[in-house]
Amino acid sequence: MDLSIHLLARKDHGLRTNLELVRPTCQGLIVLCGISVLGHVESKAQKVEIFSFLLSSSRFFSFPKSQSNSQKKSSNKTKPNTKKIKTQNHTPLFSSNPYFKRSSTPQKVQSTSNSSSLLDLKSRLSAVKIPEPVKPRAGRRMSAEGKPVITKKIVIGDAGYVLEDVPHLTDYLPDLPTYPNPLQDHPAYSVVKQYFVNTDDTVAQTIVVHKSSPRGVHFRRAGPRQKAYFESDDVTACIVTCGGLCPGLNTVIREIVCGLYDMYGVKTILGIEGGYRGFYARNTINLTRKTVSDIHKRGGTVLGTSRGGHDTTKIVDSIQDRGINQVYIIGGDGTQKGASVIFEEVQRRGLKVAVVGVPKTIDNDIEVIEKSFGFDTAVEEAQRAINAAHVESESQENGIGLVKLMGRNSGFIAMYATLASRDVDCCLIPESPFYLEGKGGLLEFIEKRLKEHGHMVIVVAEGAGQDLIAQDMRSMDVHDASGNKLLLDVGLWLSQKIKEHFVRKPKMPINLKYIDPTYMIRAIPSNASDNVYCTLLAHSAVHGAMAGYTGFTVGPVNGRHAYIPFDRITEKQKKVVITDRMWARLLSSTNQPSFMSNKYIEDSKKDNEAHNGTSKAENVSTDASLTNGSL
Ligand SMILES: Nc1ncnc2c1ncn2[C@@H]1O[C@H](COP(=O)(O)OP(=O)(O)OP(=O)(O)O)[C@@H](O)[C@H]1O
Ligand SMILES: O=P(O)(O)OC[C@H]1O[C@](O)(CO)[C@@H](O)[C@@H]1O
Ligand SMILES: [Mg+2]
Repeated sequence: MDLSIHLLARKDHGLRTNLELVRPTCQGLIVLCGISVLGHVESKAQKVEIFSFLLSSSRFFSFPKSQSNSQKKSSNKTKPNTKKIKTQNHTPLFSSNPYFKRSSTPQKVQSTSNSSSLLDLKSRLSAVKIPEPVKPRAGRRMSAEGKPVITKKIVIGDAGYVLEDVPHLTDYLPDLPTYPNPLQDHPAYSVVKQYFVNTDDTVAQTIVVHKSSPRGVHFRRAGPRQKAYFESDDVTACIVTCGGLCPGLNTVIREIVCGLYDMYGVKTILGIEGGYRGFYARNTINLTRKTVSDIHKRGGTVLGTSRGGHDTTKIVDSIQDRGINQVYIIGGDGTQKGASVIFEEVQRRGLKVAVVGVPKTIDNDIEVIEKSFGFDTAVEEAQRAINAAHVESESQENGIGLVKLMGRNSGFIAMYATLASRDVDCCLIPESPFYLEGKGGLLEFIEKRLKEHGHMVIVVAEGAGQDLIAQDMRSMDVHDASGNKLLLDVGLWLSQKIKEHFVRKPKMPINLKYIDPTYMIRAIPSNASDNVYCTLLAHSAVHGAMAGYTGFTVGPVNGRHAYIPFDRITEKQKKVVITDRMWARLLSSTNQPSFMSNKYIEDSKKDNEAHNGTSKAENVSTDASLTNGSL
């Protein structure tokens, strides 16, 4: 037979597979280009067609699984590029098959000219299970202007596999040209084996499973792709920081700038000053490698930040007017909600603009991601305050050191700082209600602990006990410019209550020192481990935008960076699960009572099970996050 077979696949977004029988080659030979693309073929019928074609042939040759052939063909919209295209080592469908060995040069692997080896091959191929095609369920609706608006992209696969995918520019701009990723020629990166992420790689949200567990929810793996949807010279990127401060903000800014510049040669990067309102109320500043070179050594954000001021129309007008086509938005849950509506508006207007969220919260209260930047730094810095409280309390009879830490709705900083320190006698967080008076109350516990040890340290998260304070003080419900409820100072209130209690016990005078290091902790630069984390986060964000993904937040899921749809990040806040093991560890380390009734604990367990979709009998934690204590 006088044929060559050429398989083309484009899997990134909407698979397009062509089976072409193209030019004649040597008599009796089949030149199989990029055998790994078989793994990209979704249609069972096409797979069977390809297999039959191979089996009916007499000889096999393995060619390098070079992108060059498939990319050149599949991307006929790709601008001509004279540069060498780097090979991507896709994991071949038949990686264990000796007939399809990897090789850097065209290489004859094995002749199957006799019938026994042909049969052998046949049996090998028939043993390969062809996966059932995945069924995409992209929620697509039309905008008022008749433009497609992607709502949710969910792909259901075998064995309960679910991919919660993120939007791509081609979802609403299908004819975009592509460009080879400049990283393939980068002296540092081009040597990395399998540097590009396989477009099909996904990251599992749940890693603790048992044999009958469904495979569960997955997110698209972050990282560089072979094809870029932006040409470096055409990129005008902008960066904005919103919400409260957090250690590491400057590191993320720096690494987005350096990542864009160093990896992709992007030179036009604008800083939006003062949060969302800076888009329409301020001039932009130019960010260069030089201007950001040592900002990671400083706390805060060089761009400034703010709460409130999110005006979607004005923001997107500004994006459009300034010719911005990549928007990097760094902020917490409120900021990500704002980024989501900016993305929707960008999409409604049909703009080629990638909208990328970078999650920031010192409180570590963002869902799905295992940890947010600045959290490690905050826990580390909190040790200084706890140490001071311990030294003060130890040096006086009935000394009490009270430390308030941040944590508006989630007590992660307080929990981790307490666990790290081991000097803390009691930790109070918003998720675990407590009461002061009477049997089993906080005041009774303080009295007991002072009698036993002569001193004690209490750590309280700022959001703890807010209901109690509100009842006590009949305070007004006041909100900040973003609509967040302004908290009452639990530290001052608790100090007052403890003092009042012991005034009624003249035989037991106390010495209470209240330390509020909250803003001192928030304003410091990030520590070494957060710096590395911020770098990876920024680079993942840049790779995602350059690859044309949009409308996503980037973050680590089970140790791998992933692109997560905005709605998964914003639908609810991450909380300490008080029925989880980490909180049990804390209770055992401080030896404090839980201050909760059994009924409350049972109700919390039920809520948690209903939320996670697991039953006690299954004993499987669906919470992937280490910070929630699933270890
Ligand atoms: N639902 C929303 N829709 C659009 N914009 C929002 C929304 N919620 C908040 N924002 C905007 O996001 C920005 C930051 O929000 P917010 O002040 O709540 O901080 P955050 O991002 O949650 O960070 P943190 O709470 O960790 O300090 C503000 O400019 C606010 O106007
Ligand atoms: O006083 P600000 O700047 O509004 O921020 C306070 C809040 O910000 C946070 O640090 C979250 O960013 C919370 O812990 C805290 O309640
Ligand atoms: Mg917030």
